Amino acid sequence: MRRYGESETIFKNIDALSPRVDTYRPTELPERQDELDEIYSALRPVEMGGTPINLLIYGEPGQGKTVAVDLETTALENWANDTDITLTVVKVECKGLNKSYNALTHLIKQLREVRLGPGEDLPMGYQRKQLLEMALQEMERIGGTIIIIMDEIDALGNDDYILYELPRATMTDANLSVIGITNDLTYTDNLDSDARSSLGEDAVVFPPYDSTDLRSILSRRAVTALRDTDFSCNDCNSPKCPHNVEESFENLDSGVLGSEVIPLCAAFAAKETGDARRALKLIYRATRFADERGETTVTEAHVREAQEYLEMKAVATGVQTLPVQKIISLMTVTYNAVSGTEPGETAELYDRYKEYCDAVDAEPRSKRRFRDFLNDHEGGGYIRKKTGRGKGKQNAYWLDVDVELVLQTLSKSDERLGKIADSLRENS
Ligand SMILES: Nc1ncnc2c1ncn2[C@@H]1O[C@H](COP(=O)(O)OP(=O)(O)OP(=O)(O)O)[C@@H](O)[C@H]1O
Repeated sequence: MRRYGESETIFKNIDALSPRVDTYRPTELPERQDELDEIYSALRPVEMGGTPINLLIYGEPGQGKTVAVDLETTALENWANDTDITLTVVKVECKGLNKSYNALTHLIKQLREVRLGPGEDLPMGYQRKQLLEMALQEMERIGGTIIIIMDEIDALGNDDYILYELPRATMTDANLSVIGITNDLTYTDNLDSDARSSLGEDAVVFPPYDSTDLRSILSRRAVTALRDTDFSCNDCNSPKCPHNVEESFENLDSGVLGSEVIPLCAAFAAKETGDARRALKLIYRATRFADERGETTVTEAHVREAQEYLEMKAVATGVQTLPVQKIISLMTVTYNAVSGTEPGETAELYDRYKEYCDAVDAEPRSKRRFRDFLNDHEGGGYIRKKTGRGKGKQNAYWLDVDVELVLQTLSKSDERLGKIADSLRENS
């Protein structure tokens, strides 16, 4: 029988392999030195008593954008704490906020909490312009230099009011700079041109990690996380090695990780967009599988098992608990995956949605509501979206999980929906 505290473990600091930014924050990002230097250059005016430069940061998911901004702003805050500079950094997570209005209410709440401590409510019942004025007043009260980090700004869609107004706001007692982060590379193309030029005063692009980058990232994290794992010099075996050992996969020496584990995790993650989060999820799950079974080495088999497990878990747990309307909307995107016609545009998907609703006697919801369903699926990680911006351009969606897994799970849903899933399966 298992008991807490009695098992042997291969971990010395399990959190160092966690993909969550709030569980573990790396202290260095050598693969992002150029991008860190660019962020530093935009923040540097603070050192001289000036206003930091507004910054737009973009790159695919899992490229270290959030952690890079966090590292640089924290370094600046530490320096400001040791000097006479008043510096405040506030972060607004735009995901789920959808509109400038909501982003402003969250910003005001946070600014008030800087002055008054935690527990402030979101302001309610004001117009957008009033909210902007309230936010600026709060900043004047705080004073000094204020940096507002707005993560995932693409979640605001076409409503760029806050991105237009904030970067150009002038105040008497405060210097303001906005850092916008997005993983939609086309986002700025359709921003109002004034918003684009004031927010993107400087722009930093995070190109996708390649598999060598991912191998180094995983190697460094493994050295911190696992026992009997370190970088060692290939040129000499001296414990007092005079060489400056590069922290690369080639120099990794681990009694815990099979030699194929890191390359395989990196290869799975590099296949799409070189997503470091995905690579970390894989190695974290694979090492936990080995450790929980009392095994002392992690192998390729654990990684393959982790890959299947993560996909299955994401799909099965999520899809099984979806309400009928959302299952039907997911089926429309699944159809395109089965028929090899991805991505599907909103209008085409909506027509199919109405057909499916008809087939299962469900009342079709409005196109707008249908779009909300698709956006929720994107939030849940089942599908991906390319936002169509500009006149007449539609959003396009495609499945982001294994189609066979979706079909298997959908087959087990309600009988009539299951029949549709089965017929899709026959055609896959
Ligand atoms: N160079 C790196 N070294 C070590 N860990 C890294 C590196 N780059 C990213 N990570 C890790 O990968 C995960 C994802 O990073 P982060 O959240 O910063 O990516 P992002 O580009 O902001 O992604 P998204 O756009 O999806 O929010 C985090 O756990 C982070 O610590």
